Amino acid sequence: MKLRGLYAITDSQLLAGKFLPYVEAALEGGVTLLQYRDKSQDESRRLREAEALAELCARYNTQLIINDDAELAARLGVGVHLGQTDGPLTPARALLGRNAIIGSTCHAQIDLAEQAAREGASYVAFGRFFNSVTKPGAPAADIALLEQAHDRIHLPICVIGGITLDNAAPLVAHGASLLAVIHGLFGADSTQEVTRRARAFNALFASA
Ligand SMILES: Cc1ncc(COP(=O)(O)OP(=O)(O)O)c(N)n1
Ligand SMILES: Cc1nc(C(=O)O)sc1CCOP(=O)(O)O
Ligand SMILES: [Mg+2]
Repeated sequence: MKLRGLYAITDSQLLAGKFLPYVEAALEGGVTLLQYRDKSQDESRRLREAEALAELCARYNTQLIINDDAELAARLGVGVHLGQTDGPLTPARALLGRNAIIGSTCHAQIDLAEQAAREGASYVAFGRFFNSVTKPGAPAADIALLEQAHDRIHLPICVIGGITLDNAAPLVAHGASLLAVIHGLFGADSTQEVTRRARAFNALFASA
């Protein structure tokens, strides 16, 4: 499967009261990867929501990724995204199998991406590229990093952090394969606008 296009990430606060309609609206516009990101400790809600997303993704032929939680990903037979403090990649790969999509947060550090590649990551994520409403304190990355990454990392490159339709094009032009977006997609005031934004993010790849 080609990992290229829009990587939509859910946010439990932003999507409160409109979780499934907004996610479905994004899928309608085209989503390559959908990440379930819920930072709460409410295990039963997390399982319920992740199961609902797995069903929705199956209908739209979209790959589901669970943030932080390799055990939940294994339970659903889907992929996982792991940050630097979310546990090692090698056991996650052993747990999920060779075909699972496993992503790794690499901040602005190429050496972390090289290590992730050696340990079996499917893609590496760099960020944050712009000011992020969702995660303002994430370490900053800049576009020059993408050129180095392109030369040294032979995996799809995901970019994240404050990405919107107004600032995404240069990231794609500099080699980003996946645009990971929360607020720039789901911070819309209607489902129609979410679908329009998803389509517009995808169009950036068609013209690159
Ligand atoms: C695609 C993608 N990239 C980066 C992150 C951030 O992961 P992490 O550093 O573990 O932070 P949290 O998202 O867990 O707060 C991500 N989730 N997805
Ligand atoms: C979850 C996350 N990780 C980041 C990183 O840089 O690793 S930035 C970020 C937030 C992404 O949300 P938004 O698109 O609303 O800025
Ligand atoms: Mg994490």
